[in-house]
Amino acid sequence: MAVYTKVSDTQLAHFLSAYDVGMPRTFKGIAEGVENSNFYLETDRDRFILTLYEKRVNADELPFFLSLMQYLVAAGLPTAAPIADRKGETLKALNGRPAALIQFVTGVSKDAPDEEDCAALGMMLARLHKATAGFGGNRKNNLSVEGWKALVARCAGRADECADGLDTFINEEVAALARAWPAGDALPRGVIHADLFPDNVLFTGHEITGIIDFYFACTDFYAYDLSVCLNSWCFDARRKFIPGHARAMINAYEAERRLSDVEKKSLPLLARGASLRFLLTRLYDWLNQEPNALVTVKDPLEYAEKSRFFRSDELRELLHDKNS
Ligand SMILES: Nc1ncnc2c1ncn2[C@@H]1O[C@H](COP(=O)(O)OP(=O)(O)OP(=O)(O)O)[C@@H](O)[C@H]1O
Ligand SMILES: N[C@@H](CCO)C(=O)O
Repeated sequence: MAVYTKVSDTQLAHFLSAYDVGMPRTFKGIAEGVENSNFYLETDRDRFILTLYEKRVNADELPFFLSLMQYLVAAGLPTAAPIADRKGETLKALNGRPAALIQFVTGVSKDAPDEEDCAALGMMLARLHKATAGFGGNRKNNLSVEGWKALVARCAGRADECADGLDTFINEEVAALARAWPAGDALPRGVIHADLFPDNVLFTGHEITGIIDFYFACTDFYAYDLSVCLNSWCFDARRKFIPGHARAMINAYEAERRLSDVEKKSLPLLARGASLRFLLTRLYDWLNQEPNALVTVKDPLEYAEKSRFFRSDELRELLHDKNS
């Protein structure tokens, strides 16, 4: 459960007094997520998520995330809208943390998405990329090559505490990817979600009813966003790649936004980069666990395995077969 900062009834009542959202009926910490503190709030009028932003979110960047969410709602995407208080403000503070009240979206995330879900996701991702093209904001991806190097430095050679040989693996991977990573103008780019894992997509049946958690959104390659999804949607519980999921996702993406040959060729490398990003953030969290937080730390080694997979030719062959 991700609750790093607790909120008392008195603090909640004071916070809500700035809004026109009714009286609280139910208020409880949410049993998922690792990044921010999230609470489910039900009032006599509606349902909301109260988010208190924690360690990895830079408060200066919150206006970018919240305005992006507002923009996407207005563009007709099923994203959660930030709620404004009586003064029209969406970004507030609570218990020493930046905080926002977000519209609750219905639906459930899938623990084990199937091909149809992957296809729905692929299409939604392409729609998202087309929609953000009209959004004026920009944000550097601070979890790309430079960010990986900074995370490696902050883990200070302790990766082998997690698994023997992991330190060497990570250092070699960062060096290899830093050499091969495409230049900024080499591939089509724009504002991407950058963390579109199954737990950030809510479904009713096979229909996507909500995309949440835009707090890593940034300006980067569209194909990198797709490669984050290949990492997080296209492996089974035993971490075995499921080609049918990847095919369904890429085909549906392409039905909405065609990938260029250069984008397709870059996917295996970008997917390795995405594996490394999640390996490193998970490793950092694994090495720096907060004893008082209610949080389930995620396994860094899942992404070391995926990274090894993306070094193989399997995805390249799948993309080649798709084209022939
Ligand atoms: N707007 C929303 N509507 C409905 N449920 C939501 C909403 N926002 C968050 N949730 C629920 O809260 C959980 C945690 O939210 P979120 O994924 O934003 O947390 P996080 O700590 O940023 O997680 P992550 O580890 O994915 O980065 C979600 O899995 C979902 O169940
Ligand atoms: N989705 C990420 C958490 C956000 O960094 C993970 O599963 O590691």
